[in-house]
Amino acid sequence: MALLKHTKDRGDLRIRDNVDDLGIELAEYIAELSEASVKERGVFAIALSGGSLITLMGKLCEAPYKKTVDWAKWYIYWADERVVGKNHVDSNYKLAKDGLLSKMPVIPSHLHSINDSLSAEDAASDYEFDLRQLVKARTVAVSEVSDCPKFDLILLGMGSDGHVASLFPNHMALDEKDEWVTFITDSPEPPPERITFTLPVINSASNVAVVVTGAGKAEALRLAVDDVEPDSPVIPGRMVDPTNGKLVWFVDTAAASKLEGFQFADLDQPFA
Ligand SMILES: O=C(O)[C@H](O)[C@@H](O)[C@H](O)[C@H](O)COP(=O)(O)O
Repeated sequence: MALLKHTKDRGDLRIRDNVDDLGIELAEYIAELSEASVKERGVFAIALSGGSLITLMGKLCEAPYKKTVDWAKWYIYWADERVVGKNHVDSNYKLAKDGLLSKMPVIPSHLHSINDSLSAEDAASDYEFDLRQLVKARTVAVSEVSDCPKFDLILLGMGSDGHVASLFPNHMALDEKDEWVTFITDSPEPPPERITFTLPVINSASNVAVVVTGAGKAEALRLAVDDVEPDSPVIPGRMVDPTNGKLVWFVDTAAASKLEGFQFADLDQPFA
């Protein structure tokens, strides 16, 4: 069963009562954006994250998408990456490659992963340099209001602490305004060294989708989306706020359970 909630200013919520249906919804959404972007710009520039998002995207490797999506036009970045070898079990590149990208006819040279032989700091600068080349060539579009890249789609997960990409609560990386890609060496979740897109890049995208599932994330989702008490903590998920883009939350009913009005909602109707 499906439920759609339009919030005042926190985007749309697409709510499903099980992750299988949520995966179907997510695959359809990504395929539609890919088609629109290829029609408009000739390419589709997408950024992935790690975590459960990758499993949820699995439907894209199946019919009809495997044959209907124009995979050769995809240019793939990572919104965040752990600074480990590409074959390391913690690598977001490996997670996406094994679970997804190896099953899709994407072009290997269109996969923009980090240089895993560098330090976190150098890997971040190197990744930003790589991204600047694609923005220069307009393979990745550019924001009308800043010089930031304007991805066609950035896909994020959100932790139960409210982190998105590798932007953790109260971390100074959240304040980064100049760099497109920054690094951290003290991630509260292992591994400690990571690189991450900064908020200006995330918020310059044409579309941002955040996938949130499970009861353990219900409070974080409430803090990210609902009209909350003024003294509530401002978690990173709340700071995702595309300036000229569209924000969509893909959530299951467990994660939605603390949203205002949700307990009275009819799963087949939009709710206020
Ligand atoms: O590299 C990372 O750690 C991820 O990009 C991270 O931001 C992830 O998306 C969230 O932690 C949610 O992960 P789950 O969906 O697995 O909880």
